Amino acid sequence: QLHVCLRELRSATPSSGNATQRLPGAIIIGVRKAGTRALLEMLNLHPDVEVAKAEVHYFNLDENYRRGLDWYRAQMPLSRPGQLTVEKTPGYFTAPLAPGRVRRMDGSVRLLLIVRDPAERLVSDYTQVLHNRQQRHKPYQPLEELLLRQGRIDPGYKALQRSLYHQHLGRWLAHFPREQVHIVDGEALIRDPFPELRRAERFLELPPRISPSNFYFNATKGFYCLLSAGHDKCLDESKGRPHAPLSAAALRDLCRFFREPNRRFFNMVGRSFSWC
Ligand SMILES: Nc1ncnc2c1ncn2[C@@H]1O[C@H](COP(=O)(O)OS(=O)(=O)O)[C@@H](OP(=O)(O)O)[C@H]1O
Repeated sequence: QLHVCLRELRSATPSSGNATQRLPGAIIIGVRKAGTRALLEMLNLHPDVEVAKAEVHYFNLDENYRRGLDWYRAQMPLSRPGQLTVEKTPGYFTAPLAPGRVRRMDGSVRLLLIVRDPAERLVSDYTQVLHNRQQRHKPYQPLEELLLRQGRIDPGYKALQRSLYHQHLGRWLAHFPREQVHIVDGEALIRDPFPELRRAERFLELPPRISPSNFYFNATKGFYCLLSAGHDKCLDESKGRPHAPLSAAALRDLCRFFREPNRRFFNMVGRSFSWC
């Protein structure tokens, strides 16, 4: 008996007390630049939630996926029985193999998808790439050069592809029922986070523990920041950067381009958003 117990102890994942690392019960699958970090940090205010601090990139990167589920579990935070583990990797949303891989791990896992005006998201995406290239002293092209080809929107532009929400969500819905995917309105999360968090708690079947007093508007930052147990936390300066400029004409073309993809996305989710 003792021998068996010791063996079990040794083979267990790292634990402290009855806390152990568990596979996620919920995953924020995207969308990149729509507020995935804010959503994760805000869910982490809940006492029954533990989050993986870093993006894990398990289901979207073959070199990680090959490492297997034990590796994935080892990236998770310690949690107590009854707590929900959550991870966020926005790269999952657009990765063709991710939905099938997630389902093979756990067909009942809950999926959270935060969305934002796809044109705004595209500009934010470009701004992030631009920033990274500038940091590494690499050359970069102005947004309009990437976005327009012979004066027309180039549908092949990567950041534009990532904004075609209906295409990506379609792949997830081939593997998961619609009720298992909760849509968070990224603009609403910025304007007034609490109601979105209350809806997310309900979807995750968590008792309501996050309250309006967990949020305060930081005028310097221009965003809501978090308050918990006397600690205050704002997201870092990579969130809420000034966006790269885009001419009014290009923005108008972009909005026109997204009209049909957006309509399809609204049909898919049974709800509409006031995007451009
Ligand atoms: N409370 C709060 N504080 C700061 N920023 C907030 C907040 N809520 C949402 N956001 C918006 O989050 C956007 C970044 O999205 P992500 O975290 O998904 O980006 S990433 O894909 O992980 O790089 C980021 O986009 P940009 O403004 O374009 O930088 C923010 O607008």
